[in-house]
Amino acid sequence: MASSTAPTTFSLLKTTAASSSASRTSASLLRVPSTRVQNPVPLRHSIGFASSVGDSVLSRSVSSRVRSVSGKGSRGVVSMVKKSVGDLTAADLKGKKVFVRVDLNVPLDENQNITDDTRVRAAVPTIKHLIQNGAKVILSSHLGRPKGVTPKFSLVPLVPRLSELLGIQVVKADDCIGPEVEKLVASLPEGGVLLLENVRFYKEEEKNEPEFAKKLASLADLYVNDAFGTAHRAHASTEGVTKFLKPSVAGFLLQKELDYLVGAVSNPKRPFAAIVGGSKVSSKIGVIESLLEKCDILLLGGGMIFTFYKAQGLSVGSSLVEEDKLDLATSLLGKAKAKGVSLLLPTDVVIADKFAPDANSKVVPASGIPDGWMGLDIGPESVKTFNEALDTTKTIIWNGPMGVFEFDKFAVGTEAVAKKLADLSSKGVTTIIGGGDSVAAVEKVGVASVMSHISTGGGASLELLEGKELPGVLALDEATPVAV
Ligand SMILES: Nc1ncnc2c1ncn2[C@@H]1O[C@H](COP(=O)(O)OP(=O)(O)O)[C@@H](O)[C@H]1O
Ligand SMILES: O=C(OP(=O)(O)O)[C@H](O)COP(=O)(O)O
Repeated sequence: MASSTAPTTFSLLKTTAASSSASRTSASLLRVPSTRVQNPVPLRHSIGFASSVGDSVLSRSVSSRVRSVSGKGSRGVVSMVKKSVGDLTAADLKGKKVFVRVDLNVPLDENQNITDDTRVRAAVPTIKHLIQNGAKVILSSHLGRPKGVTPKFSLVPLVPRLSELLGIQVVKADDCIGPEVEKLVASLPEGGVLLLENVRFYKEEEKNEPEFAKKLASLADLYVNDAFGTAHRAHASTEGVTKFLKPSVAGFLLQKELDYLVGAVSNPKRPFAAIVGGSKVSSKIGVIESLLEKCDILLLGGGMIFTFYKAQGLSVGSSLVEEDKLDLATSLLGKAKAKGVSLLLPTDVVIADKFAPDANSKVVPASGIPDGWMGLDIGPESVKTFNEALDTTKTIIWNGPMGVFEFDKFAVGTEAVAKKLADLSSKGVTTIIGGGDSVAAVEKVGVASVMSHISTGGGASLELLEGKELPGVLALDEATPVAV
């Protein structure tokens, strides 16, 4: 178990912790104390959707969305809100050919069976809305990263599940442009759905070639982008096509992702905690720096903590360390302190004598990692302390596992966080799972349905959390700007 006495190398953190007004958590925690709980939030992302995410984000009007972004601290910013498919009337849609970019990039097994249909299910609300309003729906997606036409990346395996979920027979095209596709589009009835073949079978897609985008656009009257997972790519079907199709609007899934990953994160119900884990600090620098601007409490776990430990002079054995990021780790600790964010590092870790599922393991304090051993999970005292910190919050965002959760022996910390978030979610805390491996962890524990939001995009959610703007979103029409 963890030692209750922090090592002398943590004297700075210990001292500040002792004088912290935020003394909710264990005194032994390695922390930068928080003095900020209800500070104004800088609104840095120009694309704003709702932050009051408890109610139906899909049905709110543009003005209410804009107003909700204008919470405390936004100082009269005119937020740019993207037009949504929900803003189109039945008259806008009836009989119209609608090009809908979805992300059906799902995992398939060796027999071409879908092993996780989350993205297919997530695409359904927009498609159903279009069907119910008498539109002719043309679906476009990529699958994998094919180089030219590659049968194993065909979208054929998607047809049965899509048809089942939509309750109608989806027609499949063998191509995504050309005369045969045009014939199929011409024969589509109102409320019919046509699935185009993998748009990445053309290299012009990823090159965002205007002529190719124009050909895709020529199939339809208007454009809906609901492919959140691919919104960070400026490709022909996600960005280029908007130059030839008006209106170009956001689908319900894209809108919901932005509501949570931008709206709820920029203007959270406080206290707001961010949990960041994963393998390396280098891949999460942008996320940590961006979240430090917004959160009250930052919990760190995963492989990156050993770089923080080493930066503080601790021995980390053979744990994962990025030697060239030691100064960065120290500067992030300093930034947290300067911003009044309570940054919590685990006080104990589960160590292993090798990187393997059957490794020998034991729990030691953060200051007690022997040579030849590596930290692969956070320890029980840290779980307890993290839980106590999370108990104080009203909004939580989580990105990255707390340990090597792929090995059962080292999945305990990650699963404990998943369970804690599920528990808090059921008590009204807004819980957002920001894509990547933390989604896999939440699904493994079987608590996915309880969370407020689980992102369908790994790379896209990471970029949003870093404060970047996504080309697939930027390209969409703006709703009428409202001064707030
Ligand atoms: N202590 C650790 N040592 C080595 N790898 C770790 C450790 N903790 C977590 N990881 C690994 O980090 C990986 C996930 O990291 P990353 O890709 O950055 O997160 P995400 O996919 O959530 O964005 C997982 O494969 C996990 O095994
Ligand atoms: O699966 C996807 O991204 P993700 O693995 O980051 O969640 C998207 O479909 C984007 O795919 P890409 O990374 O091949 O452009």
